[in-house]
Amino acid sequence: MKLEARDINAYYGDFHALKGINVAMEEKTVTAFIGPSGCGKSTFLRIFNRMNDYIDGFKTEGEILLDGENIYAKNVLVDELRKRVGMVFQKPNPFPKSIYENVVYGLKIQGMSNKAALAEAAEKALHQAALWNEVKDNLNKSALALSGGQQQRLCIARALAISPSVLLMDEPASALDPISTAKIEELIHQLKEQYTIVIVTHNMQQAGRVSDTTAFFYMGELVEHAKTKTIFTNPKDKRTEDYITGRFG
Ligand SMILES: Nc1ncnc2c1ncn2[C@@H]1O[C@H](COP(=O)(O)OP(=O)(O)OP(=O)(O)O)[C@@H](O)[C@H]1O
Repeated sequence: MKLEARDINAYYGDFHALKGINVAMEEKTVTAFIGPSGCGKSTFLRIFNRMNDYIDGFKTEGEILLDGENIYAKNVLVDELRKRVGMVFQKPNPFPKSIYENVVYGLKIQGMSNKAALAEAAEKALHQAALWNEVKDNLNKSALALSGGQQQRLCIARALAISPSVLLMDEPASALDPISTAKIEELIHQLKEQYTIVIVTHNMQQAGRVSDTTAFFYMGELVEHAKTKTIFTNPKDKRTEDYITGRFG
């Protein structure tokens, strides 16, 4: 397995936000996290690159195995982990810099300074994020001048530039128009050939379109994780069925 959660419990202070979660994700698949607002999807997603470590009072118990190694082990360097597990957020958040500087940002922090190597890496990441053709003549333009959908693909390029093997996406299309959303979904299909992708989405049609497996969360529990088709056509748990048929949420 590429990613595995073993008996994960998580707390914001006294609040028990994730309850005994076990899940395994295969390499080069897309897993969607669905469930009503506040059920813990984003908290769980952020567990996979230790993004919650910054939150005061947050505590995690259990193990997350990435390629078989526990990312919460004492000797793990969080910066190294984040090179392997990239993240894209709900709202595009490019830096107020040029398109080019956004893409090479992480590589420069890592110490890469060779101009030709940086340019090559930027072009590759922009191709992978399906943005190259739209920006190749304007790489020095401000990233903030791009459309929302282009900004989100730029953020994907920025995440891919440092060559992660896992990409976490927290509602990556929810702030975008339908055409940009379709582009992101198409992109997820392509990226799956190389990356293991975990996506939080409120949009069940989107989960149906992009994911191989779907995990349904409810009040901090993982109720059910199965092939996406099974979750949507033949769920085992009444709570999953009620949610996907729109009875709540
Ligand atoms: N920084 C925080 N401090 C305290 N409680 C938090 C914090 N972040 C989230 N929570 C609580 O943890 C629970 C899970 O939140 P989380 O954001 O993971 O849910 P979600 O399923 O992603 O929701 P949504 O779909 O609305 O984004 C909620 O009850 C939320 O109020």
